[in-house]
Amino acid sequence: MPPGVSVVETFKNLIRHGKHHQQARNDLKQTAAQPPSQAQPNTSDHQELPQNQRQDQQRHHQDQQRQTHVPATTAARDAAAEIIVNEEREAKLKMPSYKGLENYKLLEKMGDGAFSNVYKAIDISTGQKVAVKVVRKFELNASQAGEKHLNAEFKKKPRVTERANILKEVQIMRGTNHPSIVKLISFSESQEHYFLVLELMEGGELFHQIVKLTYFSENLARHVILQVAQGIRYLHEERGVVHRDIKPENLLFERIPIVPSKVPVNRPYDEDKEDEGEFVLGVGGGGIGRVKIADFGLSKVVWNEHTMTPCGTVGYTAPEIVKDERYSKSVDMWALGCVLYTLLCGFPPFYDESINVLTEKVARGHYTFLSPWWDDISDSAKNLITHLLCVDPSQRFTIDEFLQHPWCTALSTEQPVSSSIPNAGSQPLDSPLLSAIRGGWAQEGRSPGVASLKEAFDITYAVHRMEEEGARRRKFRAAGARGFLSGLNEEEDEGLDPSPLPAANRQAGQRDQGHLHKDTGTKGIRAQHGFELDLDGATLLGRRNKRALGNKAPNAFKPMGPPTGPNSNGQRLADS
Ligand SMILES: Nc1ncnc2c1ncn2[C@@H]1O[C@H](COP(=O)(O)OP(=O)(O)OP(=O)(O)O)[C@@H](O)[C@H]1O
Repeated sequence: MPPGVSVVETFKNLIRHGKHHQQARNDLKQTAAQPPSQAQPNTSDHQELPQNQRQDQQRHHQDQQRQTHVPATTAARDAAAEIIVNEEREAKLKMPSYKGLENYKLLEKMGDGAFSNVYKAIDISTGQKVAVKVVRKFELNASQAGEKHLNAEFKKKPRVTERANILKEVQIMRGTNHPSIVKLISFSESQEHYFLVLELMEGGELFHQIVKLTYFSENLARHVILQVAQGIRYLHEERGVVHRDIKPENLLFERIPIVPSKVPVNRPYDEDKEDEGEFVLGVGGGGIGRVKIADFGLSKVVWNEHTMTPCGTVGYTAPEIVKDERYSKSVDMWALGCVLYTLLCGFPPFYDESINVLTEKVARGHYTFLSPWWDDISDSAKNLITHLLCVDPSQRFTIDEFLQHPWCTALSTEQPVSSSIPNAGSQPLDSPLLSAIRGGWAQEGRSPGVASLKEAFDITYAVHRMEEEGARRRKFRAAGARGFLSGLNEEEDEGLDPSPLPAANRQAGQRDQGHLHKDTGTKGIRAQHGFELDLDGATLLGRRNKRALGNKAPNAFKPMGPPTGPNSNGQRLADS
């Protein structure tokens, strides 16, 4: 890390790029409504522009739109919003065609990343509905594209690390077979694309259902989290895989009908919660049936299922290696705690608009069961969460301990609705965070609130992974133990794994860097954005403390006291 570039700066950059990415996604959605001649000029084997150029074009188009359509009144704004929604709907129906994917009819776009699009599709030969993830193999080489002689014909370069990541994702998915894991039906490639044909999850992301329902009853939260936990248990104990990105965006569900509740679950301070309907044990509720884990882009194999040994350590089973396997798994357990917390109250355990404060809270494990939103949630659920969101990974529950906890083994029951809620008046209470998150629901994925929540997860997870995995990696290097991450994870062994970055940042191009330590080229992310994620020599926390003591500490940085244990809820979200 160049001198003078603080970790706090690093994370400011991270969130900035996260926001750019979100903006790019929004741009994509908005300008997808353009006529095909504008939005999808011909390239070689499909009808897409390279990502960089497409986004430029989209931003340009959006700027033009902003200049020409400035709605003066609320009615005009509503009308404009309706037009955009209609255009989006129409654009969803205009499907591209891909060479190599002739056996599938694309029906609708379901999601996208920086390098991929996911479509609902139908297998023409069998009639089976599937999801197809189309990943671009090449990206426009931006530095060359600017050169005049290349103006007409863009030079493309293969994304080598991305290829390794996709193949790893495919290999891991191929080896899994569990009702809580999205199935990979087939994998193929053309000259320009990889095609992952996946089991279709019609409900989409659990994330949107949380925002829609505000929060889940304990019965529904249990229904969801137990399925996720069973999937994690299978990955950890039967496949030797850690997922490393368990978050509501990567949990997909099958939709079931909502049967209106006889006694709707409602907490007085959340009067606008939508009725999640009757909960049926073994079936579900809130429109959510089966829940499955998706997106293995960050996953790692930590032990070899055939030899039953940790990966890359043939004949070498030092205690720290065995411990490391447990610690790797504990990252998923911490994430499980974040998801469970969010399901029960509708906001994440760690959040702050200031990246400095958020980073600090995550690293120190400072969260709280914020009143009044947590007042009606059972002590058993809170107890379980404290065993997941504890800073010391060796104290954190394993997946089996999680599944044996009384809250998990309890049969679903009617939740009592408390009538003595402190602060509960006729007006619903909204913390600034809740307002931000819930305020934009009407606009669905385009609301800044939704983006904030997604970012909060991404940043929180990135901080956590860096903190725990970075420290362990250094310890192994110091001990001379090589190859823990060999085999499928070989490309990550030499340098800091780029994957601790939030998904948004990875999508922004950082997957291509591969070895951040080694990358000294001018096209590297460091050169572009002025930071690197070299954490050698200190944990995030240690580094921040050093800076806080030195005169380079940013003004906004307020060092907190030392962590006092898993439940050191020294600061409430609302207090910061
Ligand atoms: N099997 C599926 N069924 C339904 N929707 C899906 C499926 N797989 C993915 N999606 C949708 O597409 C989105 C992107 O999928 P996925 O996360 O696998 O792609 P990605 O490019 O790896 O994304 P990211 O880079 O954000 O991790 C999901 O969040 C979801 O909305």
